[in-house]
Amino acid sequence: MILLANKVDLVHLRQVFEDEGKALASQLKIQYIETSAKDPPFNVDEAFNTIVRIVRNQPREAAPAKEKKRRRGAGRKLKCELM
Ligand SMILES: Nc1nc2c(ncn2[C@@H]2O[C@H](COP(=O)(O)OP(=O)(O)OP(=O)(O)O)[C@@H](O)[C@H]2O)c(=O)[nH]1
Repeated sequence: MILLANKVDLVHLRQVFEDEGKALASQLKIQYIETSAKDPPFNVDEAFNTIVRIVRNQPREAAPAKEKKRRRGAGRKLKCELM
């Protein structure tokens, strides 16, 4: 998870200061990124790269025990059918 503040080019409409965003992100132990999707974009690539990095660093979910059992069972069944 990241905290992403978009539309930072709209400076006059800003309602949350950068320090407030950073403080919340720090409290949540997540990264904070400010972006603007308006041309020229600001930090958009960096935001996507960060998200991809976070997803790729997620530990793989262990297969549920039931699923493992079924797969092992399926293998044995196949062996029996061949005989
Ligand atoms: N100035 C500016 N406009 C943006 C930015 N990102 C999106 N917009 C504009 O905001 C409008 C809504 O954008 P959407 O991508 O549809 O976002 P949404 O979540 O559906 O709507 P919002 O509640 O406005 O964010 C569009 O007109 C976009 O062009 C930005 O970083 N800066």
